[in-house]
Amino acid sequence: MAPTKYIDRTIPRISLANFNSRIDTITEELVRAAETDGFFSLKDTGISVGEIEAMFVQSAGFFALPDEEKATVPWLAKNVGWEKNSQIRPSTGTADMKESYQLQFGENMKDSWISSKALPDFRETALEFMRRTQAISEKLMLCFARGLGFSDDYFIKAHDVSRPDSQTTLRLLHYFEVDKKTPVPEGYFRAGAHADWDFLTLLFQQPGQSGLEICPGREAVTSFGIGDVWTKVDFEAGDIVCNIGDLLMSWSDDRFKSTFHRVRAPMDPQTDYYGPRYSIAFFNQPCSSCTIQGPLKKYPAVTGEEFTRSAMNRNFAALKAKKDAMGVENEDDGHGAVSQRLGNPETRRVRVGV
Ligand SMILES: O=C(O)CCC(=O)C(=O)O
Ligand SMILES: [Fe+2]
Repeated sequence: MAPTKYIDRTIPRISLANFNSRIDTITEELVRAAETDGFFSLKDTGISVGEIEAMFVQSAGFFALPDEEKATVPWLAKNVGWEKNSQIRPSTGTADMKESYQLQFGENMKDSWISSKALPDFRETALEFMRRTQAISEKLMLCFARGLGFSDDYFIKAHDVSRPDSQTTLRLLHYFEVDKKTPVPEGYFRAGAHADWDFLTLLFQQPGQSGLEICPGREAVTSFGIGDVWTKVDFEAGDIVCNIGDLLMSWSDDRFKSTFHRVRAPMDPQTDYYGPRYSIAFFNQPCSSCTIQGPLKKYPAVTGEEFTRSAMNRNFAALKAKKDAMGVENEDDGHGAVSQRLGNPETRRVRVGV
């Protein structure tokens, strides 16, 4: 495969300081970023570096538990729980080299919190961090509603996390350390190229643990940006890197851009980071019953549930097409998950969620 081509793109860095008095400027900056690159980073968010580090400590604590303990909260199709080496992206057909633990606010989390015996402060720290991140998301939702001509609380109501059917998800991610002496086989990624299908994603990273790359959709000419020109995303401690998801793209009649991104596996011992990477992604997901339609009505109105279902079906169909092309057997278990056999006797459940 030809080596990746890179280009420097400036990703707008937007300050949320003095939000109420600067709301017009912030709205203008966010709308411009959403229309152009679909990616931006936030500073002066109100969440301190200390709070972010405290959440990363809990995350590392969870992933350090023995697999048998993590397996007490397995990944479920409602997108909660722990998975390891099981998310296969249609862009690659191979499992991401990672494990992740998805957390939600509502009743989907029943039975999916790790026990307080294993990690005493985990649940409380995570829920507080989720509330703090939701509050920032709501500021962004207000600005995007104004930018599109909706009422201020329009998107906030559609993503109400106090409702029992809330689907907003915090995903803790752990990409495994890679041995410099054992090159990663071609076609394997820490996270294969994809666009998120949520409304907005807010990503927390730790300085020194780089790897995120973007390929703005507007310029991507090939499926999943394969063969296109990528940009490595830099960030500063405390920054939140955000991207527009497919839902907001559709809800804005395609005015705002959902963007391909990936975490490439380290390849070059001179330049790449081979250590473990921990990141935390917060996915704003709509409540199942809300109605989604842009101001210009470019697409027919659908409910949150229908939007998510068709996104999962599209992903599943693309994954199946990739598997067929690779000559790998697929089985649909009828629950939005796929079982696969990759030429070894082990049959694994494959996640198709965001
Ligand atoms: O870990 C990262 O930097 C990216 C994660 C991501 O894109 C995702 O989980 O959707
Ligand atoms: Fe993503």
